[in-house]
Amino acid sequence: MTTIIIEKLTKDYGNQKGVFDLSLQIEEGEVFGFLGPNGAGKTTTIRHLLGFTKAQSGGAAILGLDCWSEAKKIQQNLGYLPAEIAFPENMTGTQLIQHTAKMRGIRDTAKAEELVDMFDLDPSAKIKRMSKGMKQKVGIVCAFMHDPKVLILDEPTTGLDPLMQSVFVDLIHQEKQKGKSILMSSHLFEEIEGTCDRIAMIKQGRLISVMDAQSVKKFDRTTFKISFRSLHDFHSIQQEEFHIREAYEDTLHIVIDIDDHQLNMLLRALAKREVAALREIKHSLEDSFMNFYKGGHDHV
Ligand SMILES: Nc1ncnc2c1ncn2[C@@H]1O[C@H](COP(=O)(O)OP(=O)(O)OP(=O)(O)O)[C@@H](O)[C@H]1O
Repeated sequence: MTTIIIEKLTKDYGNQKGVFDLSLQIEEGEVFGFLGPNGAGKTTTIRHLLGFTKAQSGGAAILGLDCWSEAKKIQQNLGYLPAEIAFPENMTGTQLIQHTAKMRGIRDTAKAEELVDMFDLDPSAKIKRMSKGMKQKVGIVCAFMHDPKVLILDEPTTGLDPLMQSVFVDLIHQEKQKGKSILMSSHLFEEIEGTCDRIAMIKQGRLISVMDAQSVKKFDRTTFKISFRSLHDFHSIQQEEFHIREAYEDTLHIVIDIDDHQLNMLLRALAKREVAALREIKHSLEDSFMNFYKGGHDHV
């Protein structure tokens, strides 16, 4: 079942800013990554989904309800984690969690308690005394505590340390298993890499590509840093048919990009030479995405 539908959504702020003719569909049980540089239009799109902003043309629906005219009805099945959380600073975390539960009409706070434990959060402190990461954890508890069918998360791991980022990834996997639909905006590829089924890339308010996360990885090239023992080997490898990205004569090392089918060719070429060191350089998802995209594999 399709849970989120964005159809030709347009909001023009002038000067090429806003969102233009954007269409997307997100399914039940799907984690969908929404990537793009600063100012690309991610938050603008999210504000439409939440019913905070009215589209100039086109629109969006969640669980069959119109995001603008039926925003209130959507609320009970929607969890939202804003990019910048504006909490009432004088409350403690506990008071805010209780207040949110009351507003949402939740009596059973078991899920909230489970999340507090999971993120090792001490919510008893005043919010104004909390670090960015602690506030983020409170935000996560408030977004997930009513067990909504749809989750919209804007830059969800901001301020979380690496351990908590991995707890967050576990939480996303659990929620996905339960059939939740999750839209996650980010400009951090790492945040998206471990969690998403599909990834959309947005730039200057326009959707440039939607791809299966697996295929982004599959089209990855491998980059190696290889050091040689002799100047002769260092020069002769550069006569072979590889894409040498960088070569440093002082340290006798090269950085080389290898397509999967060239791997054996590389090994044969190296076997003829004295290799001092060989190391794989990991690609970011951004590199892979851009490589794939530049290659003309447009999946919109
Ligand atoms: N109410 C508004 N009036 C005028 N321009 C706006 C308004 N809201 C957003 N913009 C502009 O629209 C563009 C898209 O902004 P948006 O916040 O959606 O980007 P984003 O992809 O979320 O970026 P970031 O990663 O920095 O959060 C930006 O150039 C922003 O300045």
